[in-house]
Amino acid sequence: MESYRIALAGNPNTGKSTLFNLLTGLRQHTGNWPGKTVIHAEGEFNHKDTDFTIVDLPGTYSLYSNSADEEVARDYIIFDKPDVTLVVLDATSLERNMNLALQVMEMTDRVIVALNLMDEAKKKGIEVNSEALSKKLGVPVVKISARNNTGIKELLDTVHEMALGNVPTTPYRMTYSADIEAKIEELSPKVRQMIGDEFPIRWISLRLLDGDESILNSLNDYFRRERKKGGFSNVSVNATT
Ligand SMILES: Nc1nc2c(ncn2[C@@H]2O[C@H](COP(=O)(O)OP(=O)(O)OP(=O)(O)O)[C@@H](O)[C@H]2O)c(=O)[nH]1
Ligand SMILES: [Mg+2]
Repeated sequence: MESYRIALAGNPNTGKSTLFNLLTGLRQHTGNWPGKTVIHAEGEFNHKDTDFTIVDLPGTYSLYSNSADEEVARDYIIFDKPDVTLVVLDATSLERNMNLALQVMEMTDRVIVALNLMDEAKKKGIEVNSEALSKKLGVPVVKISARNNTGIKELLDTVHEMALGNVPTTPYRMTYSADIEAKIEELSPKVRQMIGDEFPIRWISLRLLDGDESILNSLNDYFRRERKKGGFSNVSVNATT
């Protein structure tokens, strides 16, 4: 059987690679993402007799198109559609970290939030009500310390259940100002008509409204690849670059 695919996303320095190393040990390989000078790290692990492939995405503060790192992380979530995206947050600076979590939740509903560095948070007297946070965000939230190997079993149990499709989520979706919402509503059907329903239409519409041309390029690359494979007939999106 093919293994389930997990992506690790998060701000820089939140412990993604520490978690990645803990889970995969020596079962990992690194290289570059195709066409980019961004490190690609992928590894394997097994939990409950189930195989998982996990990708350690570059740490980013957002998933717009400010850097090759952001493009890589964004494109993996949108086009490779991992079974679960694990957003690793630094529990000692949740407010700053939340921005990325909210962005990922606009792109996919298969999200689990891992609150990492809980040991450090405890030392600093920071308490986090993960149940309340989970309710608010509409996705599972699990407290961990990757460095101390705590909370990892519960995290993997949750990953496993979500990969099997047993964890329904209702990711918190940002509401924008009335005029932006009206524009999204106007644009979304057109975007859907062009690229189909398998992508996060609302999120892509927002990016287009923001003038993000890099997402157009990535869509074109995707459809070009699919055409070569014989999957699509003739979809193309016009990028001006
Ligand atoms: N106290 C504590 N430190 C941790 C924990 N997890 C990771 N760290 C430390 O945090 C630092 C950053 O960890 P990394 O795993 O490199 O973080 P990263 O998210 O991969 O960073 P980028 O690759 O830059 O995005 C390292 O010094 C880790 O040892 C934890 O649970 N508790
Ligand atoms: Mg790292």
